[in-house]
Amino acid sequence: MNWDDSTTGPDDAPTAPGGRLVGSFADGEDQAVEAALRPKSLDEFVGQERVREQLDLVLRAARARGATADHVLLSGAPGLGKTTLSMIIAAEMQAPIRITSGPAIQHAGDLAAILSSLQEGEVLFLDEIHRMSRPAEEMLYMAMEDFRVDVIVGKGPGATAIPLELPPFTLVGATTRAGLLPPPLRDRFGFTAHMEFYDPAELQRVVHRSALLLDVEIDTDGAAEIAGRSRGTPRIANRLLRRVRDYAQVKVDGRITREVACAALRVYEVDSRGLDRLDRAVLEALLKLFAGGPVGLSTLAVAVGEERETVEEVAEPFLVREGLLARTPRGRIATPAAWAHLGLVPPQAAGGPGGRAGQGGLFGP
Ligand SMILES: Nc1ncnc2c1ncn2[C@@H]1O[C@H](COP(=O)(O)OP(=O)(O)OP(=O)(O)O)[C@@H](O)[C@H]1O
Ligand SMILES: [Mg+2]
Repeated sequence: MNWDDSTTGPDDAPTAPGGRLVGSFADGEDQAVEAALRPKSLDEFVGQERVREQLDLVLRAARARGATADHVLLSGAPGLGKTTLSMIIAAEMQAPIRITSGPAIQHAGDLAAILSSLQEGEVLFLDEIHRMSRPAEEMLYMAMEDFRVDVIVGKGPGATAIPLELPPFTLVGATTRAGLLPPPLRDRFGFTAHMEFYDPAELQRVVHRSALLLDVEIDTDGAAEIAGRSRGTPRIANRLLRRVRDYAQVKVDGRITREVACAALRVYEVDSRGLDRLDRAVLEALLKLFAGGPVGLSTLAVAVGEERETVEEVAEPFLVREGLLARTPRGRIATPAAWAHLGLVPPQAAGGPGGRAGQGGLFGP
């Protein structure tokens, strides 16, 4: 492939930062299909063995006691299954679920209204719990611990607190930033599940499962290829599957094999490790223009024609996680794996900056 083309594509290319094919946040299309693809029970939920086993015990024990399950905190990166798991918790407890989110609760009164309308045993799912306002958070402490809230009536010196008993309920909180939760809130959860990125074998099962639900024919190698490019994230696996399905329907007979998956993902510029155009542009600049670094973030951002924040928050986290780039006090540096991935030879080895090594099969066969 022509390397220069890969860094100067049109801004509306499918991998532009706004609607990145390998972005982990849900876009509009994801939201529409995710409901259909969500596992409905713990048995159907792929991977996360430890979390599943622990949660199974918590829920079984509560059921055996005829009690409401303890509050559960789910933490983990976007797209790993927190919302899915909250719905499974409700289903396993045969309880209704109420869904809201931290940013939706502006005032303590909003939370009081929700809490006071809960039924006994109901699951209250509070997404992005780290983004709740302080007063609401304090009300939640009491509600979680004592199943009680103080509703403030009136203003100024005449204001009075009227205690309100709540039925027992299960709070399921979800956060992508567990570190941002105040310890008093974290401590009030009876069980905390930390969700890890999925390994390729697990993602392959996710792909097969989704293909079945979407009525797409796919073989083992095709599923493995998509899984390997999904950055450890089921949401991305499902999204890549849909794009590969489009390709398979238009270009071949609809059946997804490894060859079809590779050809499709080449079109979408998602390479064999799941890097997209932006990720590779950052790596390429680092290797070719700065001989692998160290180079400052601002300089690197100018070199790829992106904002500092885009490079730092959109591209770098995955590159760091993959061991391709390191952030050091002196600047960004590329690891040997980065040179290998782009099929380039480090200057010392090549006797000059960024020599080209043999064939780098970046997008697979
Ligand atoms: N363990 C799993 N097995 C099968 N599919 C999964 C699994 N985890 C997640 N998914 C699928 O991935 C998609 C995203 O999952 P979900 O919405 O639960 O993620 P999330 O952690 O809530 O993300 P966010 O932080 O953005 O809210 C869903 O379509 C779901 O079906
Ligand atoms: Mg969610």
